[in-house]
Amino acid sequence: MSDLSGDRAAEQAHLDVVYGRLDAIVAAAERQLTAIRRTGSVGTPQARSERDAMSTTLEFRLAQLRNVQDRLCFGRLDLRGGERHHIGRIGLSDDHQDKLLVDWRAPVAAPFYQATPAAPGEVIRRRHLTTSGREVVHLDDEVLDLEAIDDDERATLQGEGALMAAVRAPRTGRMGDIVATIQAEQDRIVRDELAGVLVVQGGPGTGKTAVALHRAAYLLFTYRQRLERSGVLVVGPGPLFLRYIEQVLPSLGESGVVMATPGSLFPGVEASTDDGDDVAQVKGDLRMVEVLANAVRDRQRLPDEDLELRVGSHRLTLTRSAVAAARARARSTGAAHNAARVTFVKDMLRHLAGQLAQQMGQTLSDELRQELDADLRDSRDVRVNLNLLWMPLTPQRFLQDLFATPVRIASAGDALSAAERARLERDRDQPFTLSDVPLLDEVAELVGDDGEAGRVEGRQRAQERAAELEYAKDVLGMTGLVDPQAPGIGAEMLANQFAEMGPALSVAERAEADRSWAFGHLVVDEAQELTPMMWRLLSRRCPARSWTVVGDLAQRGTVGGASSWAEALQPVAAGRWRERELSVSYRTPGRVLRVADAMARANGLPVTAVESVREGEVDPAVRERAPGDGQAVVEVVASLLTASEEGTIAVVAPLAEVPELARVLEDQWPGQVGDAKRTALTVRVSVLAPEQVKGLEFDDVVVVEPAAVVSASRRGLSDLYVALSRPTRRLVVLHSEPLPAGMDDLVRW
Ligand SMILES: Nc1ncnc2c1ncn2[C@@H]1O[C@H](COP(=O)(O)OP(=O)(O)OP(=O)(O)O)[C@@H](O)[C@H]1O
Repeated sequence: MSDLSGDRAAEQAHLDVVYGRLDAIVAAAERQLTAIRRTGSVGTPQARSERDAMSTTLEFRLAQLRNVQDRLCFGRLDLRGGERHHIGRIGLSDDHQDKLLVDWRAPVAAPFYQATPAAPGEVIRRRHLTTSGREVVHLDDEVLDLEAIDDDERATLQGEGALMAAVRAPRTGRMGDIVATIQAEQDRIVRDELAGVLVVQGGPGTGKTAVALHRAAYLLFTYRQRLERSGVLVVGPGPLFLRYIEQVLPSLGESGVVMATPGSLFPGVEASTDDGDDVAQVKGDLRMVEVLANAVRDRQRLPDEDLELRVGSHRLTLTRSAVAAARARARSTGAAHNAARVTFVKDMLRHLAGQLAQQMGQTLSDELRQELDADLRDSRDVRVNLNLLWMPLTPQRFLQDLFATPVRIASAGDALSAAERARLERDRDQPFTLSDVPLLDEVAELVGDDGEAGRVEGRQRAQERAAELEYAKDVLGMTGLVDPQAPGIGAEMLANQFAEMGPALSVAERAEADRSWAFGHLVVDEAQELTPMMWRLLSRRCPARSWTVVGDLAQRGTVGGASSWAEALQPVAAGRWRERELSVSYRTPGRVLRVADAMARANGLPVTAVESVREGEVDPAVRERAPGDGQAVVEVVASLLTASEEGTIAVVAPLAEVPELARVLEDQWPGQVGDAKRTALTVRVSVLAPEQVKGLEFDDVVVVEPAAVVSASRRGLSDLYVALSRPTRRLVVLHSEPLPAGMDDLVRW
């Protein structure tokens, strides 16, 4: 084995300098924080508020610097002409402004990911540094231009690829960053331009999620000013998935991103279950746009005949034709239902005031009109009837009423068949489902959940905010301690404090609560699942259409999801999207992936072809059991736990069997077993249904009763495909029913 000790010593010396610099920055921040805290609450209100702002910023910055400490420096790039750059999570310079560490997102660092022996550019050598704590434990060199390196140096090449070490490492239950080993095809996606819709299609384990998150970090770094103000929204399939990925961006120094699931995208509603396939399909269909628009128009009623109203001792007539005229005028404003109602009511009141004045024998002056308006508004008859004609609506109430009233569905639902209309019916008090979320959003657009006044105020606030932010950045710059362009939302936090907005709200917090917030960039994971109605909702969250959309059409589970990206995106981003593919699986070993592929192909499920980066060490195995035999699962899990001390195990079983299996396993290994609601991911063994493992991965996966998974729903086949492609190490199948086609090649357990 060649000796790298000299090189390692040199790298260690550099690493010591880098950590020394980081420590100095941290110490300076801590000193400043202590000094500020010591000053306490003396001084003018303005001085106090500036001190509060400063201390919040410093606390935030300290947390951020601690987040990036682990594997702070992971690479070195040697260029022709002798230039060298150390690459790390953040950029650091010494007192003379000489670069000690280049941020991985900076343009200078790009060749670290992109240079290949065929196209080395200026790169002679790429070096991966493996560190443990603050110690260099391993160097791994790739020489891209052998000619440029002398014989002595050539002899020092050694080591297992950093990539292989990373993909083979036991999983912790939480996704880690891949910043040290991003591959060229991935990096091109990470650094792709901000504008437009970038679709990333790729089979299981090709790094779509990882790439999407690193791209978010890259965009925040490169377009910090723009995106810090508007925010980035990341949408992932479910709460468990969000927990799985939540540490990735902070470890890259970015924590101001809003994470949401499709069920939480309408503020105030948290939908966790979905309707059955048939219902979900209708609700996800674009024909619902017309149905809902009709249903809202139906709530702008025309009476069958003239209405008699009592106002004090007077009797007034609301003629059908006057209502029709007022309704037409209100509709012609183009405003949403609630805002247009103002026009309608004004018109009606004018009409009634005219009659009232006439009965009183008076001419209708402006002054008199105001008086009569007040009388009319006080009249119960007037209020009730105007409400019946044009009721103010909230999206929630409206949708509950609509689905609970078959005649309303019938009146609005011409676009649907009678059978489809019937599928929409349900009791008023049922909780909202995932499929209801985009419908609520559509209705909110139609009825207008925030008045025009609110919007104007919002715009003003946004402008004030921009000014505050500029000021905050100046302040940050003046402290000399932190680089205003550096990772994080320091200036944001500071601006919040200056604005004296009460509790400091970050962009993320404000955006989360505001349905009409326009994000600067949107990342959508597992995007193949989204229905056309959900795409419409997302278009509103980021109207600029600066999106990163990742998914695998072959893993589509929902019946309303897209069968092609063109089908999904044409209605919402026609002509504005581009597609890239990822073709190498970094998760699933070749021998496991072939089982998943063979099963899919044998059952007519289209699969995305991928090469696995490694073959894996253990053959997928199968074992028979008696129906419902939990003990067989216990035995398999026991031997997996014995086989390796580290790593995570998932037992993936049909939903109905999950609670019992979780109980049996928990009895056996108290405190070490979790499910989707409880501690899954943080314990060694998780018991989950196939639809819950989308996007996740585990070292070992035990798939229980694959045939039952397939027959459980229309999405069963793709659920099974997803489950089979989750392991990073070992796959075991347990069954009593005959195995689905294509799975007969497994070795006996
Ligand atoms: N360049 C890389 N270096 C090291 N590990 C990588 C790399 N790319 C991906 N991985 C790892 O491969 C695994 C799969 O990545 P990820 O979950 O992003 O894939 P995916 O395409 O979203 O998968 P799926 O569609 O099956 O959910 C993760 O553990 C990720 O960290």
